[in-house]
Amino acid sequence: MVLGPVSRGSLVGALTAAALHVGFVEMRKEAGAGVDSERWVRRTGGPDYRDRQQVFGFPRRLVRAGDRVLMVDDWVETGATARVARGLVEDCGARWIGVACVVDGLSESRLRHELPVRGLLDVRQL
Ligand SMILES: O=P(O)(O)OC[C@H]1O[C@H](OP(=O)(O)OP(=O)(O)O)[C@H](O)[C@@H]1O
Ligand SMILES: Nc1ncnc2[nH]cnc12
Repeated sequence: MVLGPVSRGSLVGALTAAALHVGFVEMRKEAGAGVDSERWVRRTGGPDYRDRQQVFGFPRRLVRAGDRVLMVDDWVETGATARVARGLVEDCGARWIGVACVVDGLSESRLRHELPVRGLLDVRQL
């Protein structure tokens, strides 16, 4: 399945999931107490490229043990969003594949291998 962080990741992630005929889960920000009774998995990420430490999460039932999860986003910079996504996926007992993004703007190149990240464009090409 594809996991897309709000808000631009929701757009490119949903399109990617539709093209691959796989499921899509949106990873929300400020994932505090919801209005419904659903159980959520939550983690605090960051600091990200704007020095924010935000709470991310999604409803627990959407990602099951054994699912293979690819994060799709428009841009990766510090990797903070990707790291928190990986933690949430692992909290669910699912398998983290990595990140597919449009722009690879990683500030630390070792993360390209560690996360791992595959980008369509390198930020230096823009
Ligand atoms: O690698 P990082 O430092 O974590 O940065 C990458 C994240 O930041 C941007 O989202 P942003 O938080 O700006 O949200 P938006 O899509 O709602 O504008 C981008 O779309 C990624 O999700
Ligand atoms: N979407 C984006 N645009 C510009 N810089 C960014 N850094 C991280 N995400 C970005």
